[in-house]
Amino acid sequence: MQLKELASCLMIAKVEGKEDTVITGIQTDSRKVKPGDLFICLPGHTVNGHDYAVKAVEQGAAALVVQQDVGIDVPTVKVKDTRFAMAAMAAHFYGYPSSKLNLIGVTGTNGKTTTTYLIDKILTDRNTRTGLIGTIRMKIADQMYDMNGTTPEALELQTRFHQMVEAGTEACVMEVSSHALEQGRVKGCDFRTAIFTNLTQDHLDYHATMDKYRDAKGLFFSRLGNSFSSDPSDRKYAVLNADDEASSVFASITAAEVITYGIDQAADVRASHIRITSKGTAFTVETPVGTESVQLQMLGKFNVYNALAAMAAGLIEGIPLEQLKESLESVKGVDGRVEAVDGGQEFAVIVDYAHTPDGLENVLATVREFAEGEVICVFGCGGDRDRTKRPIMGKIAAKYADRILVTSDNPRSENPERILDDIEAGLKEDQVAKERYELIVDRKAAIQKAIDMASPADVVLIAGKGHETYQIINGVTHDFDDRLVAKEALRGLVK
Ligand SMILES: CC(=O)N[C@H]1[C@@H](OP(=O)(O)OP(=O)(O)OC[C@H]2O[C@@H](n3ccc(=O)[nH]c3=O)[C@H](O)[C@@H]2O)O[C@H](CO)[C@@H](O)[C@@H]1O[C@H](C)C(=O)N[C@@H](C)C(=O)N[C@H](CCC(=O)O)C(=O)O
Ligand SMILES: Nc1ncnc2c1ncn2[C@@H]1O[C@H](COP(=O)(O)OP(=O)(O)OP(=O)(O)O)[C@@H](O)[C@H]1O
Ligand SMILES: N[C@H](CCC[C@H](N)C(=O)O)C(=O)O
Ligand SMILES: [Mg+2]
Repeated sequence: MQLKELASCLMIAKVEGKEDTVITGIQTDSRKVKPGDLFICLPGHTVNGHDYAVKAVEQGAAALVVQQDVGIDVPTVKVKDTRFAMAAMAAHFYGYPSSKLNLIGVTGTNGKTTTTYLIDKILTDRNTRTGLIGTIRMKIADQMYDMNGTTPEALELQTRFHQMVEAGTEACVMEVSSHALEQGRVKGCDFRTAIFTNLTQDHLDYHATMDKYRDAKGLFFSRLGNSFSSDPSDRKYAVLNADDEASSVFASITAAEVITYGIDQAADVRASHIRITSKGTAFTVETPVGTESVQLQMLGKFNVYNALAAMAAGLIEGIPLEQLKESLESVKGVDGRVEAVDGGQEFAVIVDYAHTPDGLENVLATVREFAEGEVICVFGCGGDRDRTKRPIMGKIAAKYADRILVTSDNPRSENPERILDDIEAGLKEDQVAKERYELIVDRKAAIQKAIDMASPADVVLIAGKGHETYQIINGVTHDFDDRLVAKEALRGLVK
């Protein structure tokens, strides 16, 4: 595509130099530039991409997109906002691939990964060819790719949508993080359905206040298109959790049709008669098209919410209620979410990805409900992330667990001991008896200790890292998988 054509997707874009320069690819990272690429200079949080323009040109960049002068003699498009230009140009370059997909997005503090998996299952069971983008992995035409985060940057998203369209994908289900919304990573994504799970404390290091965090999530609904089209496939839907107070704000700022789900408040898709056992979760659901009883294999009231959100998305697609029930009942669980580790021991070991106060509270409350013995909780908090959630998570652990082993999650660049101290501050504030908890920096040692202290009928909950197969300490990534470490610890026990 010629530079002039690429720049034409923006009203305010000044092309300097040869307009007919042929662009064969787009890049925002100088280290990845190939000859013929357009290099877009992004002002980052850490460094300024404009400082890498020379490097990009040395690597063969055919042209630049800038929002400040860089003084290099190559064809250049000057724009107001290179982040916006990146999203617009990437969508234009790849022929607006997201509008050729049925794009379903899920935002919210907790439950995004789980809900996207449930929707993907519902759609694939109906023989829809799906793509999936989220924390655990990305799926394009049955090929799996590792992820580095939850929601990719706009350029990568458009590239992936293009690959999906080429591979004959019909629908894409993706997680939409608040960071992605705030940074405009999903600008240029034509969502048909936008789903909200819940809003509770997390990421205050980035968003500063809960109001700003909610406003970032709100961008998903305010930017969603409207329901007013003679073509049903053009209509947009906002699926909101009636039990979360942020939903009324999102309902007021969207032009899409609102469909609600919930348990406590009146909702279009509403669950009642919830029964939780160690085998699963049963409930009755009332919907605009009928009532059904559902027996999930997944544990916890929070998974009823995820199932309801997925059902609402399925109803929008016109899928019959019995088929939704069948798909949801067949899901064994999602990797690292309330995942049981079985080494033949006489107590339960559960690995879960709860890394927020609300997530930890939900999973502990669930475990408490079916534990016949004591609940032993191993958990920590990530470094370079919201520090204020640490003491709160300490208090929650003490509220539900009998014994607590406070340990490291991913300390990243932070001092691991300091993170443990932050968690302990919450325990001290609540005057939790010293005999009930211990601080063990080494996560492997903490897991071993929890397993060694468990008696028959107890439950050991290892929270925070779920599916993760690594641990980042002092900026270095090491192999680490809670499930494998627990298995190893159990092997020593059950010889
Ligand atoms: C705070 C944040 O979101 N930062 C993201 C941001 O990084 P940044 O602004 O610091 O980028 P930068 O390093 O300053 O670089 C600026 C520009 O210079 C370029 N550059 C840089 C170096 C070089 O040699 N050459 C070069 O061209 C870079 O490619 C980039 O275009 O842009 C990067 C590229 O897109 C992201 O990888 C990075 O995510 C970081 C790694 C991150 O940790 N993000 C987390 C917080 C995040 O986004 N998490 C959410 C999930 C949250 C949830 O659980 O809900 C997610 O969606 O993943
Ligand atoms: N609907 C829910 N409400 C509250 N907690 C939930 C819900 N669903 C899952 N959880 C808890 O949160 C953890 C993470 O779930 P999941 O991975 O589905 O969320 P996520 O929103 O994708 O997280 P992330 O922001 O890291 O991508 C689970 O392990 C569970 O403990
Ligand atoms: N998407 C979340 C994941 C947190 C997972 C937890 N194990 C941690 O490292 O804090 C984040 O980046 O904040
Ligand atoms: Mg996720």
